[in-house]
Amino acid sequence: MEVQDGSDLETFLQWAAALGVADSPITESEVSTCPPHSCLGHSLRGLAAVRDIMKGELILRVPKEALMTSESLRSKDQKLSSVLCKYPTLSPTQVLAVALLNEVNKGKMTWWYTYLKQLPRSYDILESFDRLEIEALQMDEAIWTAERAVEKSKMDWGEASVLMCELNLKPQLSTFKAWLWASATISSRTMHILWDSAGCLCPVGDFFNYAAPGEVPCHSENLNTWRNVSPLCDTSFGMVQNAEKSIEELFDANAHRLIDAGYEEEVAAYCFYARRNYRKGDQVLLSYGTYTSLELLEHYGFLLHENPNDKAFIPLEPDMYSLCSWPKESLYIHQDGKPSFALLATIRLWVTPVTNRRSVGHIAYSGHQISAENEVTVLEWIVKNCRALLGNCSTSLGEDELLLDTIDKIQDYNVSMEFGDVSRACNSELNAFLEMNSRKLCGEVQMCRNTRSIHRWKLAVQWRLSYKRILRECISHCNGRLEDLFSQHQSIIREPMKF
Ligand SMILES: C[S@@+](CC[C@H](N)C(=O)[O-])C[C@H]1O[C@@H](n2cnc3c(N)ncnc32)[C@H](O)[C@@H]1O
Repeated sequence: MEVQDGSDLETFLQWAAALGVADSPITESEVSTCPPHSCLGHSLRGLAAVRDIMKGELILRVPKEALMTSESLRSKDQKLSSVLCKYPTLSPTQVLAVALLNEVNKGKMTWWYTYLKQLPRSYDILESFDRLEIEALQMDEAIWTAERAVEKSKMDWGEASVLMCELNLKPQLSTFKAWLWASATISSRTMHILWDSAGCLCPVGDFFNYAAPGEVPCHSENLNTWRNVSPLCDTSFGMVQNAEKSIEELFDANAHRLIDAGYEEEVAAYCFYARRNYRKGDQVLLSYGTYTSLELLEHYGFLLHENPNDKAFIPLEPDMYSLCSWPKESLYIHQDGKPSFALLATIRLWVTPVTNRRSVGHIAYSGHQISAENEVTVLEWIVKNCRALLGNCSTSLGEDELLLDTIDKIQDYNVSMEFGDVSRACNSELNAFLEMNSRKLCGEVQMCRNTRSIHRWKLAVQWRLSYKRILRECISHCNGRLEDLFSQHQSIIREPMKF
């Protein structure tokens, strides 16, 4: 969490407590008669458990009045509301971005000031990457994703500009930089609500960091907590069933649902539940959904040390996509280097002579090897393509590892040092970055910009390194399988790769 100083955070937590945000299942009437000094302390302090917490326990409740939505902002601002009515084609996210900037424009006069003040000043999601940072991703797939994100953001901003002008926003709040801030705030901090696809900003609820679903056995429902995802639970069903129950009974019922978080109509609050047991002192984490590392970077601007849901996509022949009915997104290599079921099946069918495909289609679709010879061709094709992808990069895995060490040193000691041990390929990248961030200028603002850019560059290098590691794992997995096939089927002659 990025907060300016401790007193800002304290003020913010008091503000949230007065609104009924609470980490204990107390009722609204209790809150209004005796507002606590902070909304945390019963179950959480910061993001840590202050006591042992059981899976399914309610850990935070944020009442509807404390949620920032386009609707809540419009309803309290006549001018915003009437200007927005003139632009019905803007997307829900554009509307929320404009409403957010309009609120910031009010400075201390906005009711949300305490909340807005503690939001991060800048973000590292892909749409805020500059050219060099994007190029550092190296893989076409990632570069394309980042370029598309930047373009989309520029287009959204362009479309909303007239409206921001009508709202008389301060010049600095009408810039693309300000738009990026609003857009990234929405991308990385909003939570899913049924009545607005842009989601809501949820004070204190947005303090929880992410843990990937996958390690902990969980119900599929709890994968869908954050923005742009389907609802966590069928609230209408819950309403009928729970019409006569007290708040405490409802919270108890939720203990069995293994749900991270969701808006609950019955109690008119966003409720957060522990998805596993926590010991006192543990950081309490939420699952925002299932994301590859590129998606984490795109929507949230961070990477996990290990992401069990990561995937690598290798370029396929155009006719492979039309060969099977599997969607393109299912043709990938798992984080552990194993090709996905659909990828293997597709290549098995593709390497089969066209005249035989119909007769062996059912074997491929069932996920089985068609023949030892076919399997050898498939595995060799995958190895060749992974190698080609690695070979096309301007730096190797080892060079990226070394570069990351160097970036760490730059971050630790600033920029005035020698980089004798990085390779020539890395050196040109290094020089381009240092030049771009004009290392001679070290005013406070410039330093801040440098730090941010170097952090993004590091994220890009970390991302490409983890991608290359998946490809390396895949090569070694396929080579292992090839060895097995050659030893089991002596009749298959080991030939140089056909591709
Ligand atoms: C909803 S906020 C979570 C709380 C956050 N620490 C904050 O700024 O208050 C989401 C942001 O937190 C950061 N974040 C969340 N989970 C993380 C993790 N596991 N590792 C590193 N950063 C994480 C990312 O910057 C992400 O965009």
